[in-house]
Order: sequence, then structure tokens, then C-alpha cells
Amino acid sequence: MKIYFRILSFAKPLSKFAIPYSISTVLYAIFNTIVFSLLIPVLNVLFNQDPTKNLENNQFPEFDFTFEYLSHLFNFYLNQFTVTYGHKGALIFVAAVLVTCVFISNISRYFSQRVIENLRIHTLKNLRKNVFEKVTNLHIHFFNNERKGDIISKITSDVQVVQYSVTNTLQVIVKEPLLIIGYLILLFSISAKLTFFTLLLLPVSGLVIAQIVKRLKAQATEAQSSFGIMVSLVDEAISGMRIIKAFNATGYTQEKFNKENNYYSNINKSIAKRQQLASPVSEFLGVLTLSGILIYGGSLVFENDSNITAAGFITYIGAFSQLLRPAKAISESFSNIYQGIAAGERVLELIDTPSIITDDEDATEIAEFKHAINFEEVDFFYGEKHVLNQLSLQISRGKTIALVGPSGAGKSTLLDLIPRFIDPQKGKISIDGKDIKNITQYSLRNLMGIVNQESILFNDTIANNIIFGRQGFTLEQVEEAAKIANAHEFISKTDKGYQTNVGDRGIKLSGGQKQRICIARAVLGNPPIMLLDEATSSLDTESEKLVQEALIHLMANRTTIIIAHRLSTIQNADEIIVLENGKIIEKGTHQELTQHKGLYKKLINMQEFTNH
Ligand SMILES: Nc1ncnc2c1ncn2[C@@H]1O[C@H](COP(=O)(O)OP(=O)(O)OP(=O)(O)O)[C@@H](O)[C@H]1O
Repeated sequence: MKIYFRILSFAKPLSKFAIPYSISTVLYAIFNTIVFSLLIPVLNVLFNQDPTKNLENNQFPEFDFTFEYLSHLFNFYLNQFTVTYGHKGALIFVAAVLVTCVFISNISRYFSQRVIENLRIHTLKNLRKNVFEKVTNLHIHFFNNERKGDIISKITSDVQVVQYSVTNTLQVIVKEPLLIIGYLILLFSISAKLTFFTLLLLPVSGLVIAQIVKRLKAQATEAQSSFGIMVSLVDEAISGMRIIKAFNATGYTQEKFNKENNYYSNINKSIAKRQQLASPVSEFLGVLTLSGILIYGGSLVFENDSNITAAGFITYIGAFSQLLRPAKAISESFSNIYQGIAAGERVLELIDTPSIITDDEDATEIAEFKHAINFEEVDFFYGEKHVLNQLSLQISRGKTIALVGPSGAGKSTLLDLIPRFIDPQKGKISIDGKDIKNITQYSLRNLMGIVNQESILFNDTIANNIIFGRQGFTLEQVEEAAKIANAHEFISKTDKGYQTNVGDRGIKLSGGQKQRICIARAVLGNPPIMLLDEATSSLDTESEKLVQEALIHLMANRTTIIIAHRLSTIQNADEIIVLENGKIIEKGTHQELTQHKGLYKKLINMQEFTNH
């Protein structure tokens, strides 16, 4: 229930919806019940052939806020009509009242449905907005541990499931009980004795339904997470289609998907079995109750119990059968709500995931980089694994630092610490003496240009891929950045120049072109610090030369920390840091390090670096 109310809290301000919804629903319930209460006088008109009999005790009723008052008022006018215009006139009167009541009740229903529909759309818009904002604000490490497909399915499919069950239930929770109350009042006013008897039978039906829907929530959770796995499989298959084809793994991939698909379908079958059972069972139990009423109530009528007349009894049966419909709707929606709650729980779990990397309350902005970046006895762990061990390092402004070392030595981890993609468990990293934890992430990252090994582009124009949402850049500045990145020439030759769309992940561009656009993106805004992870994938010589040149332009007059794979980059660096098992074991220039018989020399001898 807590989850249910939290989901509803996304409908803020609730009063905007709650007030008009309550008013229109109450009106609907009242007029709907009145329509039924009209049955008694109609039957009386039909059965009662002597109108003067009615007139004898026909008095204008005293005002009272009850159904009885309404019924007396109606009877008063009905009798007047019967006497003045005969039975036909009376029937026309009843028909006119009926049409008016049905009109008002349907208008009210239409309004209440419109309000609830708006509430549903509003809630889901807020829920989707919140969950996407949350996901994009989360620390990078979170995405290493989660399946991408699961996150996608939470934002899309789970939110949709919440829509169809939780908000539908809201409609049922308010409207149907009101209808039930209305019908119960009518039933009590016809015969209290018979209604007490009816109420005794209802809890039995409730217990049976509860038993049926009990396991639904666990199954619904399983179904949603299985759907998440399926989305992941589709995502992996589409992104890895080349490899799948190259290794003839189409069958293997299809089989993996089919297995999950079968599992998902089976859970859904089982859920549907239970859900579908709720409605016929509740209807059957309702009719069972009705037969009880028929026998008991009928005998009261036969015994000439003054409590209930024949017309009253027929209306009673009619009203009771109407009572079954909202009761059925409630039991049906309860069998659906579990699916919605399970989905809601998954969405809220994502919203509640704490971001490990946050800005300190007293974090300040940093506008420029003047002196040095310092690592002081930094320790970093991935779980139990000690990735960086008591690492201390100074990077002075304007220098180019090359990080080298065997695979898994901790180079990428070291680079990720500088823009606070991750935080060290021990030690301190500072810029110009200021702990980076006390600097806002936004201003810290604003000082940096980052180029990854993988050229990540988005399905958008070249210009938008370079600007990437940053404000205040002119097309001239974008072109300037592209020129530094050796990209301007090829961009100008494309169909629409800077407005050319690069396709999904930049599929319409070559590897080298993608890299140069990423370099242009990093250069734009002229950040003083560059964090580079040199690509290992070899390009053709021409392309390689262009990328290499672009990187040289990029590093000029900046502080650069680069995970280097090319010998030329390493040789040009001011300082080479050799990492092994999370420790700096050597540092110096190329000349200095080749004179030692250390790891660097060994890596050179093993031809670890490419010779461009
Ligand atoms: N997200 C992660 N979760 C758990 N362990 C990780 C994660 N990322 C890296 N590691 C581990 O941390 C260690 C250092 O990884 P890192 O990527 O920093 O090495 P590297 O020197 O950059 O290697 P390479 O040159 O192969 O990219 C490795 O042993 C790796 O297995």
C-alpha cells in the first residue's frame, strides 16, 4: 500500500484532481442509485389500478437529507400525475425523471473519467521524468552493475504497467465503493432485515477472491524482471549484429532469446489464469448470494412480512444485481493491482538508488586551473579488489603525462578519478590545493575535455554531436574546434555539412572520422585539462595520421593525462608514469626510463606500443 501511495504522490497537486473527481463521482453514484429506486414506484403504478387510493394519504413530504425524502417527494408528484393524467401520464412522468437522472449520472461519469484520465497521464509523465532524471544523475559505476535492458524496461514498460493497474485501481477504489454505498442505502431502505442477511454472505466471497490473487505480486515481479532481460537481449543482439553474423551465432542468439521469451510467456499465462479466475468466481459467488436472497427474501414476501412488498422485493433483487457489478470491478482490479505494485516497486527502486557521487553542501565552483592536480595516498577498491594502492602523483599545469602499464594495472581507474566518475575510498585528490570533493561536479568537469577509446556519438547532427547541449557556442566556434580536430574538411564534404546526421552511434562515419568528431567535442570550449584514452584500434595510415595530428593540436598548451598506446605519444610526453598492480613503479621521460632495466624497458622490448 505504501508503494501505491508513493506512486500517487507523483500526481502532485492531487487536490487539482481529487476535488472535481470526488464531486463528479458522488453525483454519478447518487443519480445512478436514484434510477434504480425509481423501479418501486413504476411497479406500483403498473400494479396499482386505483389512483384515488394513493391520493388519500398523499402529502407533500417534509425536507430531509435522505433517500426516503426523495422517494416520498417522487411518490407525491407521481400520485399527483396519476390522478390528474392517469397511468399513462404517470409513466411519462417516471420516464422523464428517469431520462434526467440518467443524463446527469452519465455526464458526471464522463467528467469523473476525464479527470482520472488526466491524473493518470500527469502521474506517468512525472514518474517517467523523475526516473529518467534520476538515472542520468546516477554515478557511472551504477551502470557497470546493472543490465542496460533492465533499466530501459523500468523506464518504459514498468511505468506503462503502473499506468494500467495502479491508476485504474484508483478509479475503482473511489467510484465503485461509492456505488456500493449508494446501493446498500437503497437495499437497507427497502429491507434492513434482508440486507443484514446479505452482508453476512459477502465476507465469504472476499476471502475466496483474496486466496486467488495472493501469489500474483511475486509472479508479477518475476515477469517484469524477465521482460527486462528480454530487452537486454534485444539490445545486445542489435548492437552486436556484426559479431553474431561473423560467428554464425544467429541460432545461439535466437535460442537465448526464445528461452527467456518462453519463460516470460509462461509466467504471464499463470498470472492471466489467476486474474481471469477472479472475475467469474466473484460473479458466481454473487449469484450464489442472490439465490440465498431469493429464497430468504421470497419467503418473507410470501409470509406477508410487512417489512417488504412484492414491488420492493423485485427492486431489491434488481439493486442487488447492480451491487454485484462494482463488487466484481473491485475484485478484478485487486487482481491487477499486484502487477502494478510490482512494476511500481521496480521503478521506485531505481528512483531510490542513492547517487554515490554527490556535491557537498558547501561545494564551490572552480573557474580555472592554475597550478597542479595532486593525488595524495589514494586507495581505490572495486569490492575486495585493491585497484589503486597508496598512489601519490603531481601533475603540473601545461604538462603531458602518459600513463602506461600492463592491462588491469589501474590506468583507466586513475583517469576516472579526476572528473569524479568514481571517488577514492582513501586519500585525496586536489586541484590547485582544493579537494575535488569540495568542488561542484559541473564546474570540475567544465575544466576538462574527455576523449575515450570508444568514439561515442549520438543519433544527431555533426554540429549537435560537437556542441552536445552546451550553451552559447556559435557555428564559427564549432568549426574552429573541428579544424583543430582535423575534421572540418571531411565534414564540409558531407551532404549537409555540420547538419548531417551521423546515424545510430555514428554508424554513417568511419572510425577515424568518429574519433575526430569526439576530439572536436573535447576541444570546444577550450578546457585547460585533457583526459585521453588513446584508441588502440588501428586505423589506416592516412586516417591514423589525421587523428594523431588532431591529438597533437589538442594537447598543445594544455595539461594532458593520456593512457598512451602509441610510442610517438609516449616519447613526446613530459613524464611517463608506469603503473603495475595499482602502484607507480617508475616515472620519468622516455630517455630516462629506457636507461633502466625496469618494466617500461620490458614493455618497449615486448613491442607493447604501436609504432605510429
Ligand atoms: N566496474 C568494475 N568493477 C569491478 N572491477 C573493475 C571494474 N572496472 C575495472 N575493474 C578492475 O580493476 C582493475 C583495473 O582496471 P583498469 O580498467 O583501471 O585497468 P587498465 O590499466 O586501464 O587496463 P586496460 O589497459 O586493460 O584498460 C582490473 O583488474 C579490473 O578487473
